[in-house]
Amino acid sequence: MSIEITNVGKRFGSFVALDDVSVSIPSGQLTALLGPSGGGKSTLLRIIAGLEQADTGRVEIEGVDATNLPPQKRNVGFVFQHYAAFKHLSVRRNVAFGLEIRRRPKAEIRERVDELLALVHLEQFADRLPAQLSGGQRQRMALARALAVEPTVLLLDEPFGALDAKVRKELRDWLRRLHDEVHVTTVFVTHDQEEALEVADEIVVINEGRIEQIGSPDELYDAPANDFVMRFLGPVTQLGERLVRPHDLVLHTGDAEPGAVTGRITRITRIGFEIRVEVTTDDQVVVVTLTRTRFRSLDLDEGATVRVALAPEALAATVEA
Ligand SMILES: Nc1ncnc2c1ncn2[C@@H]1O[C@H](COP(=O)(O)OP(=O)(O)OP(=O)(O)O)[C@@H](O)[C@H]1O
Repeated sequence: MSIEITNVGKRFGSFVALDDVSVSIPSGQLTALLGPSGGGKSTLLRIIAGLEQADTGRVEIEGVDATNLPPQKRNVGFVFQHYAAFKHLSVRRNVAFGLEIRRRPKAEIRERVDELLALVHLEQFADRLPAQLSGGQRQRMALARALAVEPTVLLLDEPFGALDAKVRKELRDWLRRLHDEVHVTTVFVTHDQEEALEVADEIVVINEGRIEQIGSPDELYDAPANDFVMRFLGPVTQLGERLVRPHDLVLHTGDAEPGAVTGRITRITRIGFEIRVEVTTDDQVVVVTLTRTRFRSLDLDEGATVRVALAPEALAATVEA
């Protein structure tokens, strides 16, 4: 394990930001800290970085007790949402900064910086000033700068949070590919479940200062530990006493099998490639999503009586409502 967090607690006044948090972050992986705003993700990341001191508990990085080490002794690199570059220095000098203050030989610095600029695809921007870069390019520069000193751990706090949706998506793919090349242990904070599901090897779901679940994207999605995780990771609807995913429900007009409920279609909405069907039963409104092809083959209109059942393979992906 690369980072061991054991029984970490943190209060701000009487407010409990982290409540007895323990988590092991594996080496060489991309781990997402995912959760709603105010849940404690950034506080945990800052405690790993040494920018914030835990009130209780222990932080170990690569086998070394880092609990009381200052940030510069932890060998971590970080990137924040609003990255503070040196405005008067070129992209090249910004990336070189950490190496220059470590007084590394000039030739070595040049070689390393060229390598890093290639890695983040900014070779042709080496001599520009940060203000002459786009937001996405600036965040890539920030990553190159953080990687320059070969950190044991790379910490990213909503690194793409301030960018528009399209650039965000591009950078997310790029981060995944970059990580596959460099394999540095990376922890990144996000409140965007899609980002975490797409990019991370492992996700730590944090809410109200506590860990709700730790697992791979598939584990979290296919077997959520509780209704919080289930709701946070994607759309849900209620069928009888269980919370289920709308796309895990099956609609048909045949005989009612055990476990199926009967209702009337009260609304049909097309959302992109999906059809969203609301079925009103005696005591619930159940939402079912299905593909357009499947929907057409059923030939249904509002008012029709249908059965709704859970696809048998989706049982683990439900929780008690
Ligand atoms: N220095 C501080 N002083 C007082 N309260 C703080 C401080 N830092 C954080 N908090 C509080 O601790 C809680 C957790 O904050 P934190 O930034 O860790 O949450 P988060 O999950 O990262 O959310 P966000 O995505 O909004 O940053 C919040 O309620 C926040 O207001």
